[in-house]
Amino acid sequence: MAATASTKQAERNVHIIVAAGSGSRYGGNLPKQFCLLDGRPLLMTTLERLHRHTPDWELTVVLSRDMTGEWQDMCREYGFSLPHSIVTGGPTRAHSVRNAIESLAVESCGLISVHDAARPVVSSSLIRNLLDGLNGADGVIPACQVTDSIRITAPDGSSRAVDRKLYRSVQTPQIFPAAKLSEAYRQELRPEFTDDASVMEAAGFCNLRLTAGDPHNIKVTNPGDMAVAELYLSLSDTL
Ligand SMILES: Nc1ccn([C@@H]2O[C@H](COP(=O)(O)OP(=O)(O)OP(=O)(O)O)[C@@H](O)[C@H]2O)c(=O)n1
Ligand SMILES: C[C@](O)(CO)[C@H](O)COP(=O)(O)O
Repeated sequence: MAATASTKQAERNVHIIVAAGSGSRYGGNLPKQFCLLDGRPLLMTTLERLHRHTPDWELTVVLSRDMTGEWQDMCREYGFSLPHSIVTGGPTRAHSVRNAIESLAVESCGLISVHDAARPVVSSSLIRNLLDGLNGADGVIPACQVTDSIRITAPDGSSRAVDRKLYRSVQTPQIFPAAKLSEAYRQELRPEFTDDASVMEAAGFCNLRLTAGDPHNIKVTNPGDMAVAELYLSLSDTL
């Protein structure tokens, strides 16, 4: 039967969690998203927190081919049973996101959020503020004011101060209408696409809203960041 207004299925919303990186800055034998955070692989905390904040959203996890079997073993070992789909990643973060989008039946999706596995301290207030902020825009992204002084550098080694009030540091999750994100990811991917908002902009989807980011929503990147994430998680019920 053809779908009519009354029989049309509700749109799905999907979190894409990119977890196919190698964690070269973090170091060690195991990519950081599988290292222990509060006694369990970090990725489990990221997935559980997204699910707790948006229980009706689907979870699509992007993993490197090498780590897929190990992740499934970890899920069994830790009794991790939260339903999620697995997609194989690509050579860069953007390729990993594209693989995930291509695995979805995008025409049945309303919103897609893209989140770094390496940001386990994602909070419900951040997600709520993002969803409230979208409001018909091409996307909504969390952004923090910069607290260090900022300098622009040149290849000859010189540098000059810039006005830090003009700059924001950008986090994930970033949330977009599924059809627009899918269209944006059909373009040729370039090295300067460090996040999904940059891919959208390059495709002409420039009506991107900024919502206040959360300084606790750190990306575990360097050794020592795991301990900071544990501390922030221990405070997170009061954040
Ligand atoms: N080819 C890639 C590269 C990165 N990521 C994911 O994108 C997120 C942000 O990337 P980053 O923190 O830079 O992770 P890595 O690329 O693993 O770290 P590094 O740059 O230090 O190697 C991470 O959750 C990472 O797993 C991915 O899914 N596929
Ligand atoms: C997507 C991101 O976390 C936004 O700040 C960031 O661009 C990822 O950069 P990375 O070099 O892949 O860690």
